[in-house]
Amino acid sequence: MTFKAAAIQMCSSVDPEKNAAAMARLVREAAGHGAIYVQTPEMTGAVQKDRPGLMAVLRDEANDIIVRTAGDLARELSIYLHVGSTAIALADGKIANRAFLFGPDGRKICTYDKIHMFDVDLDNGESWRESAVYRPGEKATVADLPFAKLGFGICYDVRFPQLFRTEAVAGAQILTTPAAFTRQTGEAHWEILLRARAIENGAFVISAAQAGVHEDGRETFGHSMIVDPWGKVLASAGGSGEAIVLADIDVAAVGAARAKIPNLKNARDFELNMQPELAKGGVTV
Ligand SMILES: O=C([O-])CC(=O)C(=O)O
Repeated sequence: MTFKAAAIQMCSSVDPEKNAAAMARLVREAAGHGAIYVQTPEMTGAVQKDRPGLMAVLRDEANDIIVRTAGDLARELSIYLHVGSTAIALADGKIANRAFLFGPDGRKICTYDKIHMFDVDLDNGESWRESAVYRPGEKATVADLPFAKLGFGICYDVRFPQLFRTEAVAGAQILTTPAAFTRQTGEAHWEILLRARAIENGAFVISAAQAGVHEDGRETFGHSMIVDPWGKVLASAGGSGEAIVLADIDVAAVGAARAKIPNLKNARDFELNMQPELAKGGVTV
């Protein structure tokens, strides 16, 4: 089965209404190119590092404009629309960094909450404490769609290979890591991480990214990308501003890659929980 996939690159503002309109324009364009699966970046709804600012525009799932617009678009265009993430107000006063997948009937198929919180101090002075803002997700998710099985991740999750291995073992043929990577870490690691997740799991990786200088002052790396199961970059965007990245996904390439390098089959799962033996020795020279 071959289908066309699109990753939408955005430079989201702090205003969810504006971002919903930009998303709709880009998703329509991607569907016009024949894409039946379209992915948007992490934080499609608002790139906003100021917590009070984010709280002011936050809605619960039922009232969120990105969620509503995405469901309507999926139905109107008869596509699978994956909102890479948007911030959702939870009943307990916390926030989820949540991805949504809608089917061609406009119905929500599943959600996924970002599991790994980006609590990092970079040497350019950027300091991130996502755990102070978001409630981390606790479950890996795989969607069983008519054309492929899709595994979920969001941004920083891409640095935790065991999440994607769990999803690949559960049958995922396409791994997804919509992102808002920092420019500094993106320059050093982005492409390598995406290609590594593809190669070690024999799976496609599709990553829609935020790109450019945002209204809140943040700078994101962009380079939305689609990688095949052999680690080849099929399509990639630049580092700034909106773009649509398209590729034909031949799902049979997953079986072909896994037949050549059967690392899912050859894995020894006990190693995940193994306590390494500590061998001390040597002399100081
Ligand atoms: O923003 C994030 O979640 C992740 C990020 O930039 C990185 O891992 O370098």
